[in-house]
Amino acid sequence: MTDGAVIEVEHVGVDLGGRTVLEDVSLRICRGDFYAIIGPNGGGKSTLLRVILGLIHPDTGEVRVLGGPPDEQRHLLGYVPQYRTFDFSYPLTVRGMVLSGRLGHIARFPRRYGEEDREAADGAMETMGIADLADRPISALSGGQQQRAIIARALAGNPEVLILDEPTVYVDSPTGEHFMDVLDVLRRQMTVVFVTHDIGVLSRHVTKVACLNRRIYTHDTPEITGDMIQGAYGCPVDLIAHGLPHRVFAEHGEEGP
Ligand SMILES: Nc1ncnc2c1ncn2[C@@H]1O[C@H](COP(=O)(O)OP(=O)(O)OP(=O)(O)O)[C@@H](O)[C@H]1O
Repeated sequence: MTDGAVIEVEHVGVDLGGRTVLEDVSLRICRGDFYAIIGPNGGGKSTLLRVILGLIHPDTGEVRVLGGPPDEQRHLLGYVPQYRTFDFSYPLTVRGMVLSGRLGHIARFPRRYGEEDREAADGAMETMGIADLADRPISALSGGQQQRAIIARALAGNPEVLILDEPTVYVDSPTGEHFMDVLDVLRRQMTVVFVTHDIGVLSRHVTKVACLNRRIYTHDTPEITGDMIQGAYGCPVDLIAHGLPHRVFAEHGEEGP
């Protein structure tokens, strides 16, 4: 493993249904990074996450997670899928949902939760500020609380890297901003990677940004430059800083500082 790298993606290509979804994608995520991958809908963001998780094997290129093959290292990754993939009408309490994040750590059958699992779930609910909701049905929570429960479920596995797919897509704007502050706290304890199609939710604390639309555009910096946007979106995009006035966004077509 290259020094400090937790995720290394090298020249990855993926074809799905006869279409090239990822082409020559290379990415290096280091320990402690708060890494945002942005890009338009259908640009391949979820596919790239699935490659990193070892759920899709690339047609070309190589991926290493903490120095090993992704499918052998998946237990070190906490994955927060898109909100829409969860069925919140399922009769489950918040504690039950968060505990299910421990299932990958229980090798014995039948799978039974032990003291360590319960402690990890309690700690994760505490971190996400939902400990007082532990016995409530997940269907009774607000959208923002449900989103926190999904993240607590991933945290219950004590991951080294937390990977989130569109974490703010179903929360309203103020909740979304607060939500990025929550991620900012988490990233002091672990590497955080998230994908979004919404440039407006980017936290000023993000350490690196990449733009993905089949190909990836990155300068390994937190700045989004005009050529990254041009490459990923293929058209001029309003780069005004969406409530982040101190972030320097280059003019379209110009390099960042
Ligand atoms: N299993 C599959 N078979 C065929 N095509 C697929 C498959 N999975 C994804 N695709 C296609 O690959 C492209 C990239 O999809 P992906 O979900 O990775 O994009 P995305 O950037 O995450 O988009 P969104 O923000 O809409 O979730 C899309 O055109 C999608 O239709």
